[in-house]
Amino acid sequence: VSQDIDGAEILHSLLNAAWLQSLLKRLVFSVPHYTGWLLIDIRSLPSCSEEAKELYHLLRQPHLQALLSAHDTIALKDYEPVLPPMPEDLPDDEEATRIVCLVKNKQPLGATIKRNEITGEIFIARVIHGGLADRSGLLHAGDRIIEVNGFPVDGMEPEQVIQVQARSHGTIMFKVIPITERPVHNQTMLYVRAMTDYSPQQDPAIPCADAGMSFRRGDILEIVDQTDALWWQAKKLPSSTACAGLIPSTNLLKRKQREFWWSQPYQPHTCIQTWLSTDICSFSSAGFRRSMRLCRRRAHSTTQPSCNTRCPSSCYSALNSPYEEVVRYQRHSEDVHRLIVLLGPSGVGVNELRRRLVEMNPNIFQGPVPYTTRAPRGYEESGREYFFISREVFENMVYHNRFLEYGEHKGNMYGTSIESAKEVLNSGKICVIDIEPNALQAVRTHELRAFVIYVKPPTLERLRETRQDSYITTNYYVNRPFKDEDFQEMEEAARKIESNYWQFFDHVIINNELQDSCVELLTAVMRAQDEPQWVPASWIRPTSES
Ligand SMILES: Nc1ncnc2c1ncn2[C@@H]1O[C@H](COP(=O)(O)OP(=O)(O)OP(=O)(O)O)[C@@H](O)[C@H]1O
Repeated sequence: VSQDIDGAEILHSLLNAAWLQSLLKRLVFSVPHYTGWLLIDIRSLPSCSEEAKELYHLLRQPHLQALLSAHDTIALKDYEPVLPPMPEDLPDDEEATRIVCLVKNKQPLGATIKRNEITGEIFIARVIHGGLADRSGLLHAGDRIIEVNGFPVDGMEPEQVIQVQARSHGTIMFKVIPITERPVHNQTMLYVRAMTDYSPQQDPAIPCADAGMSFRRGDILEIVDQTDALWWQAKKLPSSTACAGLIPSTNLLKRKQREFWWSQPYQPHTCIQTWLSTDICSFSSAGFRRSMRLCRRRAHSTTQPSCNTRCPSSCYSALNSPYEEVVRYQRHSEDVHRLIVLLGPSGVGVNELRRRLVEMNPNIFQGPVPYTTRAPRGYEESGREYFFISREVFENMVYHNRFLEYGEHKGNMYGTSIESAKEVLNSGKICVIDIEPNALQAVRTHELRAFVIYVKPPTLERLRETRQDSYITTNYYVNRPFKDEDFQEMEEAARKIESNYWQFFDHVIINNELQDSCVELLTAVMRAQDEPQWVPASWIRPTSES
């Protein structure tokens, strides 16, 4: 399933299909002696096929027998409490009520309530996907609660209702008038990458902080319910819990980001049982590497064309939207490889790792040939070390947004073009480049499908230990030993990169021991090509907004 995307999706939608769910429910109640029935059925076939024999063999395995017997036991069990029979002489005008009895366990009930301020009636405001109330299938948003454990609740404050239910032991009984027209849930599967951090505990506007779900930039969220325009329900992937949590919808989060403070009046909801701020995301575009990376064979940019001139749609949407829609993508073997992008604070070892990867197998890994306006040296050949072009041609390329990055060094222009990267990819090799973080949006495109690896410095202590025999190149010195201030600068630059770009990283390597980092890099690069990854939906469906 982890390898076959189409298969997994088909299986997921099949298992979620309403007809199958209702069939299964009926099966549980109507065919309790499932095991015996199935086995007899197979054995009684006059001429068993090989498949039937194999199935028979599988079903006789002890673990399957145990599973089916557990199923039968549960299906046959009578659950407490036994409710009194419905009175036969119900008046015609009596509203249909439902008695819902739930067995309390350590889990929260997974519902919030609200009070109609005019009538004083108490309603279920929201049922949390996968929570106890939801799994019971008996309580729904909009149901009016009449009684809790026999106490009439009309006119009570929501907090008092909670106290009543909190006092109950073992089971909790609700008498409700079910909502007549339940909203139709035709949810489509939606996965997003969070572009900002969120903490419900610090959000005064959330209907119930305990029902909220915190997330960090870069987390992948499965949106399971978008019925409410303001508060969605989501699970963080990989999900270990069945119960979803409340998160602000795209529009709400955008508004929070714009206004910094959510100032909408809100209808207070109260959690039925104790469960579960918004850090405003900011984007700045600072260059974090040294002005010139002299140690690199090719010089680089510090100047970037502004993001919106370069990639109007993808960039804008990623920066403006607090969630980026993502899909699971697996490269087909005949497709070109994904571009491998390395970035990190200056001196951390980005260039070293890239160089070692290419050296490891130059038939598989290759860097793009950069462009320059400087004159070729005696041994240099155009198209090998650089493409040597005139300043006029270079500027024309800049004008037409053909560079991923470009910059000036000692009066000469240097740049890496999109075409150079594509050329490597089209030759069947894996193109590996390193970039400044502010060039990220230029590589996160449908055609390059960049897999971004962030090289993170280890702790100061580990930097001191591991870089004893290493050399740094600064604006003023080529290859001088590292000093403590270099490490501190590196840490500071790393903090800035992380606070602005963390959400775009597909993989993070802490560059501690160089050998380990090389192995980790190679593994990550091969995974990027061969295993399913979350990518922006706009790469796969170029017309969709991400
Ligand atoms: N894990 C490591 N342990 C020890 N030395 C390392 C490690 N990683 C890199 N180095 C060394 O640190 C020095 C700086 O590395 P490198 O030139 O790759 O930095 P960089 O990230 O490309 O920085 P810049 O952008 O400034 O060029 C080099 O001498 C390199 O060999």
